[in-house]
Amino acid sequence: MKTLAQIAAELQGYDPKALSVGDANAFLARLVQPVQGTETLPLFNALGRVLASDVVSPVSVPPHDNSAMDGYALAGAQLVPGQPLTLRPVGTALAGKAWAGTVATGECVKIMTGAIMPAGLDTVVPQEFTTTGADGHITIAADVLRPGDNRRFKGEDIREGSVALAQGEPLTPAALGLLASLGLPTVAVYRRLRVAYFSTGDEILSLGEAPREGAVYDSNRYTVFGLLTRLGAEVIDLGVVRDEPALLEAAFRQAARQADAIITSGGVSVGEADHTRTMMKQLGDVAFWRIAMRPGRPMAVGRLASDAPGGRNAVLFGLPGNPVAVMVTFLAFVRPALLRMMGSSHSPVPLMRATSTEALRKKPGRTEYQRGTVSTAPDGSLQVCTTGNQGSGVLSSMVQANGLIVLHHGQGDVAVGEAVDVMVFDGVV
Ligand SMILES: Nc1nc2c(c(=O)[nH]1)N[C@H]1C(S)=C(S)[C@@H](COP(=O)(O)OP(=O)(O)OC[C@H]3O[C@@H](n4cnc5c(N)ncnc54)[C@H](O)[C@@H]3O)O[C@H]1N2
Ligand code: MOO
Repeated sequence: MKTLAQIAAELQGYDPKALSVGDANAFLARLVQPVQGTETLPLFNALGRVLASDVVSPVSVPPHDNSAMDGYALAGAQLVPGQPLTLRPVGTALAGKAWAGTVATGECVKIMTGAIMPAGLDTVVPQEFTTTGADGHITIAADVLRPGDNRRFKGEDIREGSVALAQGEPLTPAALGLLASLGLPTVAVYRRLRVAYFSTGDEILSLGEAPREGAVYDSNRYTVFGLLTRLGAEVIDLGVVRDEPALLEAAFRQAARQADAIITSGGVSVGEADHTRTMMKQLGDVAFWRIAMRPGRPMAVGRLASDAPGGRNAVLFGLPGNPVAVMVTFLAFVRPALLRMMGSSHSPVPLMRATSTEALRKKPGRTEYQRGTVSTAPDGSLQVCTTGNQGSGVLSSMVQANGLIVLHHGQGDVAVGEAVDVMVFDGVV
C-alpha cells in the first residue's frame, strides 16, 4: 500500500493546492484498491453486485440450432430467385422436443419458435409469408426468403467453455438473466462495500431538532445516503458530529473500525473553528486539496488507520460542506473510486454532446459543472439548458436537473448553439 507521498511522487506536476480534475482522479485510482472478500449469492440477491471471478459457461446458449419464427422449416437450397416455392408439410416440430422424421426435397416441417431445427433443414419461412392450398401444401411467394433466414445457431449467444461474464462486471438485470440462461443458480460476488458517513459543523441541525438562528438542517446526510444506496454500498450512518475534538475523534475512530471508506462533509476549507481538518491530519495520512473546479474546490483525501485488531485502513473522502459541492465531488471523484473498491470494471458515466440553448460564462483553468436539463430537440438532437441559480448551496436547481454540463479545464465561455459535454445522471443520482 502506497503512502500519499509515494503516490504524489508518481504523478508529474502534482500540486495539492491547484489540482486538475483529471489529476485528482489519477491520484485516487492509485489510492484505492478492490476490497478483499467475496460471497456466493442466489441470483435474486445479486442485483447491483460485482462479479468476483470470470464465469465460464458450462453450456452453449442456445443449446441447439433452433427456429426464430413460427412457420415452416425447409432446406434453403430449394429457393430459386424470382420463383415461388411450394412444399408439402410432413410434420410439426414443437419447442422443447426434437422432431425425429426425415424430410425429402419438396417437403417442409411446421415449426414453432425455439424448436430444434430438424436435421438437414436450415431455413424457416414465417407463417405469414405463406399461403396454404386446398391440398395442405404451402406456397412461399418469390423473393421473400433467402437460404438460412430465421435460423438461430447453437451457441450464437454464448459458446460452452467461453467466458460469459468477466470479473468486475456489475450485475445488471441483463447480466442476471444471462447467468440464469447458463443454468447457474448462484454467483460469486465481491462483498458489499461498507461506507461510513457523518456531517460536521456546529450549525448543522439533525432532523427533529428545533430550528435556531444561524443553523441549517443537515441535507448532506440524506443526499449521500441516497448516492451510496444507489451504488449498492452498505451505509454506516453516524449522523451529525459537532466541531469538538473528542467527538470528532470518536466518530473518525468508529468509522475507521467499521468501514472500508469514510465520507464526511464540511470543515475542509480554511475556516477558523474547524477541528475536522486537524483531527483528520492527526488520525491519518491525509492530503488537503484545492481542486481547479466549481463547485467543489476544497476536499480532503487519504487513509485513516483502524484501531481494531487486524484493522485495515479506511479511505477518507472529506467533502466540502456546500450541498451541491457534495454531490458534484461525489460524482466526479468518490463514485469512480468506490466503484473501483467494489471491484467494478465499470467505466465512468459517459459524456454526451448537447447543444447549449443559452450562453454560459466559464473561466478557463478550472472544470465547471453546471446543473442542466438535457432534452431532445425537435430535430432529434440533444439540447441542454441550465436549471437556474448555480450557487453551490442551492439544491433546488440540482433537483430540477437531469444532468451536469461539464465545462472542461481549458474551455472558455460558451455561445448559444455551441455544443457542450453533458453527463446525464438519470438512474445514477
Ligand atoms: N477563504 C475561503 N473560504 C472558502 C473557500 C476557500 O477556498 N477559501 N472555499 C469555499 C468553498 S468553494 C466551499 S465548498 C466551502 C467549503 O467549506 P467547508 O468544507 O469547510 O464547509 P463548511 O464551511 O462547514 O460549510 C460550507 C457550507 O455548507 C453548509 N453545510 C455544511 N454541511 C452541511 C450539511 N450537512 N447540510 C447542509 N448544509 C451544510 C454550511 O452551512 C455552509 O453554508 O468553503 C468556502 N469558503
Ligand atoms: O467547493 Mo465550493 O463548491 O464551490 O461551494
